[in-house]
This record gives sequence, C-alpha cells and structure tokens, in this order.
Amino acid sequence: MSRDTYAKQILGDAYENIKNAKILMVGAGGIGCELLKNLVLAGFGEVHLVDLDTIDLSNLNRQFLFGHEHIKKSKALVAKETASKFNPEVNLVAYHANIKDPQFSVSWFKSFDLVMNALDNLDTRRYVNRMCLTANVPMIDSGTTGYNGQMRVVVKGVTECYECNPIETPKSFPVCTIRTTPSQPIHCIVWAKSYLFNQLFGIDEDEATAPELDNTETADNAEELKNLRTENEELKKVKDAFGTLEFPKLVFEKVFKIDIDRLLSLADAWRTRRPPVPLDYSAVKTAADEAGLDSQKKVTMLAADDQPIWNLVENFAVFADSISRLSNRLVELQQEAGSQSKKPILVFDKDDDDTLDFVTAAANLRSIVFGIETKSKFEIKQMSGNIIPAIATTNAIVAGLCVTQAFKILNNDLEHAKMVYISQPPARMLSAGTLPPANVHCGVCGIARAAISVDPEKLTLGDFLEKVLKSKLGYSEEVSIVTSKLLYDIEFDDNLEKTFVELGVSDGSFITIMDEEEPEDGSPGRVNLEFIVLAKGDKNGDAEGDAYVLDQIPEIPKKPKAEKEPASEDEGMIVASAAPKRKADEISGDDTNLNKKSKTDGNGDSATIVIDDEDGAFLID
Ligand SMILES: Nc1ncnc2c1ncn2[C@@H]1O[C@H](COP(=O)(O)OP(=O)(O)OP(=O)(O)O)[C@@H](O)[C@H]1O
Ligand SMILES: [Zn+2]
Repeated sequence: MSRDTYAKQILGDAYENIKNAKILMVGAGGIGCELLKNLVLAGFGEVHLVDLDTIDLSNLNRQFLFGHEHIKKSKALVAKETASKFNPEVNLVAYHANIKDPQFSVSWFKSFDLVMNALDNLDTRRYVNRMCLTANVPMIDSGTTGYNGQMRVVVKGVTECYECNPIETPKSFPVCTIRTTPSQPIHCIVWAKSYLFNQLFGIDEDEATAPELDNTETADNAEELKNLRTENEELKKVKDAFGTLEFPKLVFEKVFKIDIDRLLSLADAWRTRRPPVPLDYSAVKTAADEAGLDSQKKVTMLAADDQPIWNLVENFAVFADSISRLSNRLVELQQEAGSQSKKPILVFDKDDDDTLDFVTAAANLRSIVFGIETKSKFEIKQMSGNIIPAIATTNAIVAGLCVTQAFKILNNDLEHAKMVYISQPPARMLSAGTLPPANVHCGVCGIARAAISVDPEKLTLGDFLEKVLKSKLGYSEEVSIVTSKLLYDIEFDDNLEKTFVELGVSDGSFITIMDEEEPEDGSPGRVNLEFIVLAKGDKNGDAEGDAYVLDQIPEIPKKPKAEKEPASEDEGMIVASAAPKRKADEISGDDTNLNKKSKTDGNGDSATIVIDDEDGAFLID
C-alpha cells in the first residue's frame, strides 16, 4: 500500500489537484506547524513556507516541529527539515525572511495556487491580503486567541477580503492619560513601550505616532500637548549624550524629575488626583549602591528572575543597566549600517530581554512616581506583549479546518467553502457560515490594483503624473495621489519636482490614485487605483529613461453606485461604509480609516487593548 492510498480513496479524482498544487504558507509558528504537518501528510505537492523568526524556548510547548536543539534557529528552515521527514515526496521550500521583502514580488505570489496565512499580526495579514488581491490568488486566513479561533477563505471579486469590514482597531488611550495622568499600570506600560522606548531607541514619535496614543488635539488636551512638545525637545537634547556613561542618568532625571516637576506645575490637574512625586537621581543611586546593586553581575541576576516585583532601587538598577545594554546595541547597529540612509532602530519585543527589562523598569518607576501598583517582569511581559496563552488544540483545530477548505478551493468547489469560528461554550464550539460576498465599497478589494517598478531616485512625482497617470492610464490632472499622506491633488502641486525617494516612497510602498474628475454626464468616476511600488532591478526600462516600468496597463472599473450608509452594527461585526472623499486639509500623517497607509514601515504591532475599569487592565490580541 502506498503512502497516498487513503488520500486517493477519500479524495477520489480531486487528489490529483492536491498533488499538483503549489501552496504558500506564511508563518511557521503555532498554527503554521500544525498546518505544515497537515499539508505534508495530506500530500500537497509543493509547499513554500516563509517565517522571519527564530525559535524561542516558549514556542516549544505547542510548536511541535521544533525541539530544544533548535532554539535560536530559523523557524522556517527547521519546520521544513522536520516536516519533510513525514513525507519526503512533498517539495518543501523554506525562506527565513519577512514576507514583505521585495524578493516576494507580485509575480512570485502569482505562481501559487493558494496562499495560507498562519500569522500573528494584523499588519502582515493585511499586506498578504493585498498581495493576493493584486496577484489574484485565493487566500485562507486563520487565527486563534486562547480557546477562540477562526478561519476564512478570501477569493478576489467573489468573497469578502480580509479588509472588507474593518477589524476592530486597537483601543487608543487619550494622550493625556498616558503622558500626564496615568492611573493604572497599563497606562505606565504603554508609556514605557510606545513612547519612551521609541523616543530613545526607535522611531521618533514626531515621525510616526505610536498606535496606542491618540494625538487628536482638542481644547481639553491642547495645553498638555504643548507641554509634551517641550518635553520632546528636551529629550532630543538628552539624546545627544547617547552611548555615554552619563546617558542613563540624564534620561532618568529628565523623565522622572524634570518632566514630573513640570506636570506638578499644572496645578489644576492635581486638584482631584494624587499629585506625582518626582524621584531624585542621587538619592536613589545611593540607596541602590547601599543595597549592593552596584555591579552589573548583580543587576543581571536580579533581572533574570521575572517573578518578584522589584522595589524602587531594583527598578532603578535594571532601568540604568538596560539603557546601557540597549544603547550599546544601537551603537553597534549604527556602526554596521555606516552611511546607509535608513537609520537602524530597535523595536520592542516581549521576548527580547533587553527591551522587556527596560519597559518593566521604566513602567514601574513611573508607577511609583504616580502612586500606582507596580508589576513583575512576568506580568509586564504579558501585558506589553498582549499575550493570551496560546492553546495547542485550538491551533490544531484551525489548521485542520484550513486544509479542508483548501481542498474545496483547489477543486473549484468554492460554493461549499466556509468561514468557521471556534468559540467557547456556552456559544457553539464550531460555527460555520457561507462566505460573505465582497463589499463593493471596500477600499482594498473594491479598487483596481497594479504593480509598478520604479527607480525611486529618478522618478519624480511630476513624471509619474504626466507619463504614467495621464499618458498611459488616461487620467486628467484631477487626481489625488496619496500614500500615508497627500502627495498631490489639483490644489496641491508642491511635490511635483520631488523624486519618489524624497517623498518617502520606496520598495514595497503603496500609492493610491483617486480619480477626482466628475464627468459632466453625472456618470461615476473610476474606482481608486492602488500601485504597489517595486524598486527596479536590472530589468530594461521603457522609453522613459528607465525611471519606471509598467508591465501591465491595469483595468480600472467605474465606481459602484453609492448606497445608503449601512447600519453600523451587524451581528457584532462593524459593516464598512463607503470611504469618504478626502480633502487636502484632512490629510495629516495618519489615515488608517482610509486604508491607504504606506505598508513599508508597519511594525506589526496591532493588538486590541481592552481596559476593564473594575478589575484593572487586561489585553487581548
Ligand atoms: N511579516 C512576517 N513575515 C514572515 N513571518 C511572519 C511575519 N509576521 C509574523 N510572522 C510569523 O508568524 C508566526 C506566527 O506564529 P505564532 O502566532 O505562533 O507566534 P509566535 O511568535 O511563534 O508565538 P508567541 O507570539 O506566542 O510567542 C511567527 O512565527 C512569526 O514569526
Ligand atoms: Zn475587501
């Protein structure tokens, strides 16, 4: 009896399609390991798997393709190695890489029959969704949170895409709660992780506002924002001492003394609240030395134990030590990067001890200043990483469901494909539904898509408008060109001389073209066109001096007739409404609700944060 006897008996003629299928699997973590095992055992012919991460000890309880000996090795490569032993006939190809890397182009996506997501963040899911829509490849997305899970099939033009209905966006905290009047541990953790960490080691908040901070300026918080800007300016000066022995001291004095003194001067804020108490560097340092926390070895030992709740001097010692560790790392990265235009940064990762130590100590010191309960490193890891324990069995169920739906897609039996939810009792444990049709107003799948290869240092916005949009695609000058900000519209032509690179458009960026012309006969204009920008390799350019190559002229259909605004709630899911036409003055840095944010620099950090005022805070992903 051969290995595939049973599969042939069960699937009949359809088995040939499975055997000839070429599948892309994105993510080789909890769901990914289960999924790969299923694909390999079911006899899928060729599976490519992409994962950017390496194996951590904490993965081993459920990511069973990995063992102790694989810690710190590539998930993708080890998963391939282990799974290929289950069925050597399957052709497995592994990539230790980010799926957003330019090597994974639209034409590469096109070469697959099906893409299966086993990811842990919204940002990458959205990216893969868009690539699949551009490449016209069906996608199966799956996810679990503890005992809950879901999977769904996405086929361009037939079913809902991943973004047809807005996924609940992260709950944001008013900036004044985080930066001026924290009252819960979570406020201090968000401050340490999303504000202070980024200011010191990551992307400056002026360049990219962290998602948890709501920066809308209202009369209520204008005064606070003015103060915060002063704080930012001062912190930039402190950063001049980066990498020196003085640096931890200057940061400490700045955020736990100078800023707190300034807050205290806002007398109104403290009429009904307990005023914060600034910390004195010399006094705390002396106390830490007296407590024996004067050597790095002792601090390392202290930080290694994540169970106890550290006191003031312990937090102080870990704070200073982790700043030194992180500064050294960043200096090294900067030296390695040399004169490259993209400055290296550090990104918070709950599994990265240096970053977690910093966030734990900084959050606790702030809690002490504001008289808020402090937390252990273990607790802060959970809260800052938005973890709900991953359950192996939920992953296994979801991965199994994904494969049964993959059979249907590959056998052109889409009408029987389902979306399935796994819930906890008293709700039904498994509930399946037919695939909802695409939302014609969706800003992601209800639009035209194309890829354009450009030389971002050569192509100017003016040339793009004239030579691509007007000459090749028949637009008038009444268009808006948008990335995460407005680049051009009929009343805003300041950027026409600038090159793509000067406008921050580079490999992997998305550019949206909005047809603003209103035909005289009242007929609808064309739907938005979203280009994915690819940096040009050595492909020969066309007649335009190699600044761009447009392989295919995209078809850009007319907009669907406007419908009445749908009701906002439908069985607990928010229904998308037509994207409003944007005005130049509405366009600032961020425009998440229009789904046109450039995808080049998303950090994948997309948690839903739920605050329970009664019982403190908890987070879910
Ligand atoms: N942009 C991306 N490109 C490639 N792989 C990605 C990308 N984003 C996330 N992943 C991978 O998706 C997988 C998701 O798996 P999972 O949800 O089990 O997360 P994990 O990091 O293994 O576990 P945990 O977060 O619970 O520690 C991870 O292995 C992660 O590296
Ligand atoms: Zn859609």
